[in-house]
Amino acid sequence: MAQITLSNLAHSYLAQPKSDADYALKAMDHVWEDGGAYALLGSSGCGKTTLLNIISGLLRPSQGRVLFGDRDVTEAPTAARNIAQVFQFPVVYDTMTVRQNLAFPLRNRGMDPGYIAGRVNHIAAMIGMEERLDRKAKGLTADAKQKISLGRGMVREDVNAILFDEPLTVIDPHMKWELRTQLKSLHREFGHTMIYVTHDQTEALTFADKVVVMYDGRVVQMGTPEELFERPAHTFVGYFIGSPGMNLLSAEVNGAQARVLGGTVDLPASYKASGKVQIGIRPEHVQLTAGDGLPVKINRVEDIGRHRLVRAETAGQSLNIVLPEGASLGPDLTHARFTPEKISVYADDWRIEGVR
Ligand SMILES: Nc1ncnc2c1ncn2[C@@H]1O[C@H](COP(=O)(O)OP(=O)(O)OP(=O)(O)O)[C@@H](O)[C@H]1O
Repeated sequence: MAQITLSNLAHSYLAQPKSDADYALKAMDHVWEDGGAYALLGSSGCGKTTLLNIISGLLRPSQGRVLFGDRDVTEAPTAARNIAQVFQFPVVYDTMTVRQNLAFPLRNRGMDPGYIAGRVNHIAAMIGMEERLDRKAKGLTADAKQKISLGRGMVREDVNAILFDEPLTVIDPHMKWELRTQLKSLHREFGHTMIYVTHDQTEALTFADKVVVMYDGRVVQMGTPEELFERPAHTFVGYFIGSPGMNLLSAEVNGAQARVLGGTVDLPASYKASGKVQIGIRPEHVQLTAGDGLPVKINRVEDIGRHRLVRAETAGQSLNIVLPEGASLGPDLTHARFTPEKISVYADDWRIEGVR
């Protein structure tokens, strides 16, 4: 197992990239710590698969180095990297049985047959395939085949890292939850470095200790789920994490006050900010009041599980508000107040710190 370091790494699919826009991955330095369980989260096309393929060696980066521990593997082929990779769609040998498929990576490395048998049984139990070990993979459903792919990805104990690229797309919802839990326990048991690509935030937040959020070819934040929720470093993280995401209002900031279209908002600190500024507040940290704060127009109310979500607007800018459990919604609630210490200020989309 190893720490994975990406140093000044960038990638363009074009032979002669000219501007930033030509890069699927913009220059980045990033460290994946040994034994970490990471989710790599971002919307379609932001560069997740490109990054994973560079780590596994399927793709040579157009710039920068990839290190496993102290070893520079940038030029090393996939086979020399000791990485297991599980893709979105099943990769299994149809003519082999489930057992042979699972055993394949171990047999390939000449492991002891007794060890292989035990290990295959252990993994088969994790993916719920014990009963079907002697069936040929041919004829199994896509869902079952993908479980075999997952099992094969997890069968080796000696890999540097396991990379998962949206591995549960074809798995039915109940089994998804179960497999995620299994992956988590496998991580606890063996401590492999795991990177799990997804664009589903629930999947990311339940699997990972650290979530890495990518946007437009860049890593914009790495943090615990709580850090991403409480202190999004970039407006994209605020918008992408949370359901619904953070409210963002265009503002002019002057010291410890922000002027927005509907009025003024008290900030948790003094800010020196200019240019395009936004204030961000989670729907969970907005309270409806009878006159305190910004005037709001309520458009509709939705049930979201235990809570209700108020879809409102203030001076034409949309504002979502989560009603606390049991709270009632009367006609006197005409304004919205933001909890000051929960407000983030963004200049050109990046969170800035104020001075207390
Ligand atoms: N083989 C390729 N040739 C040219 N452009 C590519 C190639 N693969 C990906 N791209 C482009 O690189 C960018 C990043 O793609 P990538 O597949 O890494 O994103 P992603 O975040 O994994 O997206 P998704 O969630 O849809 O899989 C996209 O603009 C994509 O169109």
